[in-house]
Amino acid sequence: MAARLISGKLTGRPVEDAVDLGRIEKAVREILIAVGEDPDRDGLQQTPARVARAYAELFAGLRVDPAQVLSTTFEANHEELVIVRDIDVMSLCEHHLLPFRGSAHIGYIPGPDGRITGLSKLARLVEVFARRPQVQERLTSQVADLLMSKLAPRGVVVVLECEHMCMAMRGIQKSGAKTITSAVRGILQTDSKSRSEAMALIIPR
Ligand SMILES: Nc1nc2c(ncn2[C@@H]2O[C@H](COP(=O)(O)OP(=O)(O)OP(=O)(O)O)[C@@H](O)[C@H]2O)c(=O)[nH]1
Ligand SMILES: [Zn+2]
Repeated sequence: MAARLISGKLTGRPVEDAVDLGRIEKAVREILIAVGEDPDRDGLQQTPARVARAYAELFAGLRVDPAQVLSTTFEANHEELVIVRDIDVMSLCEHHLLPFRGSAHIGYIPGPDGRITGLSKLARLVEVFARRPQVQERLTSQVADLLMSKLAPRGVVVVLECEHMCMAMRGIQKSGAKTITSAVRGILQTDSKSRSEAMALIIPR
């Protein structure tokens, strides 16, 4: 199947996509038949193709190198905490391919060189890892680990608060339950005073 052009909010520009749309279409048609639907009825005729395009977007992070997101850094001589709170997160759990959604909060203390990255890059990093089949724990630590390796800061903290549709729409059917995960690295892991200060700013309750 020829590669198709999918415009992504990930990079802000159209990206040539390698997703096998035709294969997804066939699979979705099979699912519709398996659940007892008629994939040829008027309202469903375009559904397999729509779902294929939607999956290409939802999993676009599989084809983006997250390290590239942090290729821009700035000299700032800032050696204190930088925190971006309430970054919208939407991902798909890898167990059920159902959405989980919530907020990411990211904080870091720049390294001795005082270099910082663009604030939007923190949100872009979340986006790259979220647009993959995920578990919330891995998404949280992947963001923290990449920041540590690419930005070489003194410390990093990443907190995610999400509601999982696989717990709300099916299974146990408990809507409103929030899962909170954190990944703490560097000085924010070893120094409890710095960590408490960061956490108080991240989750002010
Ligand atoms: N740790 C973790 N678990 C997740 C995440 N997303 C979904 N799950 C869980 O993955 C588990 C899969 O459990 P299984 O017993 O294999 O599947 P299941 O029979 O569909 O489980 P139920 O949801 O309990 O009905 C469930 O407990 C989900 O709540 C996540 O991001 N992190
Ligand atoms: Zn799930």
